[in-house]
Amino acid sequence: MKTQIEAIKGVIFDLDGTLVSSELNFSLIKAQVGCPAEQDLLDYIEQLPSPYMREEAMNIVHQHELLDAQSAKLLPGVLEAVKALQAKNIPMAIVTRNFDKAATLKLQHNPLPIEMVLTRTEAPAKPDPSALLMIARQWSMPVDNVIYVGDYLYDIQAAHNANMRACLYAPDVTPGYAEQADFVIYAFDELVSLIDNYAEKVRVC
Ligand SMILES: O=C(O)COP(=O)(O)O
Repeated sequence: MKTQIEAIKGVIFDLDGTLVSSELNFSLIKAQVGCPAEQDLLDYIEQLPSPYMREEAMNIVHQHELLDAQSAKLLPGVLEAVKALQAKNIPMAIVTRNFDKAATLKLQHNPLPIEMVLTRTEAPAKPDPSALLMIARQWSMPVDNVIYVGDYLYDIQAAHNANMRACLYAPDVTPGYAEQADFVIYAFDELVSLIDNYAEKVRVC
C-alpha cells in the first residue's frame, strides 16, 4: 500500500532551546516550589491544594522566567532560517510553555518576523495540542501540512497529539527520545532543506 506524505506548508516553533537560548534551571525551580524531580512542574503546581499555594509557587516560576528573558539570545542560524521560510511564504508561529510576559520579553529582545505566538497564558501547556490546533485552524490548514519544531520530548508529544509531524532540534546531544520524532535536525539550515524537500510536492513512497 502506498503511503502519502503530505507537503509541509506551515511551521510552528518552540521558543526556549529552539529559537532562543534558555538557562531556566528546572531542578532548582522544582526544588524551590517542592515539586518532585520526576513530576511536571506545571502539573504539580496545578494540583496544589489551595489557591494561595498555587499563586506562591507560580510567582517563583514567573520570577525565573522573567530573569531568563533578560539573557535569552537567538540561537545560531535561526534568523537566517526564519527569513528563508518567510521568503517562501511559509506561515510561521510560536508555541511555548513560557507565560506571556516572558515570551514577549524574549521576542522583544530578539525580534523575529513571526507574529503569532501562543503561550501557556492563552492555551493549555504542551504536551496538550490545543495551541498547535488553534494555529492550524487560524491558518485554515490541515494538520498534516504543519510541522512543529522543538528541542524537547514535550514538543514531539504535542505535535503527535495534534497529528502534526514533529521535528526535533538537537544541536548538541541526541536524546533517546529522538527516535520518536519524524525528523531530527542538528542545525537550522537543515530545516530550510527539509521544508524544500517537502514543500513543493506531495511525495508518495
Ligand atoms: O518554559 C518552559 O517550560 C519551556 O519553554 P518552551 O516551551 O519555549 O521550550
